[in-house]
Amino acid sequence: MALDNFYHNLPKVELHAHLNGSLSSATLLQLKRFHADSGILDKTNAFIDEFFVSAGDTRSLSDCFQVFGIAHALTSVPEAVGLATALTLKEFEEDGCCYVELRSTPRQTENMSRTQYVDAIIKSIERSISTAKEITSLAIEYHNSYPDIVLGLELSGDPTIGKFQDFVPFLNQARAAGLKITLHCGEVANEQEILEMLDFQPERIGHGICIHPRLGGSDKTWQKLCDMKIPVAVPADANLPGKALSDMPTATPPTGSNCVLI
Ligand SMILES: CNc1ncnc2c1ncn2[C@@H]1O[C@H](COP(=O)(O)O)[C@@H](O)[C@H]1O
Repeated sequence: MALDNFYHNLPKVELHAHLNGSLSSATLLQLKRFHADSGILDKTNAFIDEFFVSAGDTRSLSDCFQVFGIAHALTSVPEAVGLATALTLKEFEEDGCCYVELRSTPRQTENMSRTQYVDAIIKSIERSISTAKEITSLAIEYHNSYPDIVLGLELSGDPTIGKFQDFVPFLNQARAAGLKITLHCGEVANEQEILEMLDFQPERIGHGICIHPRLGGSDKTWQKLCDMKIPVAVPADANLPGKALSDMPTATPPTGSNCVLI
């Protein structure tokens, strides 16, 4: 177990990763969900288990090549290629890879040209940062023109994608221009990110569920929140992991100093 942690925490470089050969079962399932939601026909049913080649597997190299068809069927439109790229790079990062050489064969399909394929990968890598830059400029521009209407900037979105630190320069820029900052924080359990967000000292936190040790947080995250007295706004439909909203008053007891809004 200690050795597992050691290898996990060791900074690593990945020098030969094919995008379609690196899709995890979680990514394949997300791609299937994307196909279902978009109404795109997906013929890979029941074949996902075949994709994984592990120790003791007797399949030959040519058998293995056939199973790439499963991955390719799930990355046949630009949106799916972009999603596969984002999820795969996130997993490499979570595994402690600090440098990845991701390669992929620009593939043409009925619904995608080779240029669109390459574009989808590039945009997926660039997306969150260039969007954040554009939104920050808009918020500052409108705050300057309408200071009583545009009051602040909030960081939200899929809490399992991206890194808080990547957005800090934009949030600092907005703060320097006079905007208040609210952060979706602790929507999912992630101690390191919660501590980084608290260190940023946002004017308010949204969600804040997984800060308490009984709901996926730790004593450290909870104590820091209480010490810093940052107000927390918990939406009534917050996705409490396996909990009902009625558990909240006992799960996050008022400390006498923190302001909790539901
Ligand atoms: C087992 N070792 C290997 N030897 C040779 N080629 C391999 C490979 N593993 C993967 N590929 C190549 O990568 C493609 C899938 O990813 P991309 O569509 O490019 O992202 C496969 O179709 C094959 O051409």
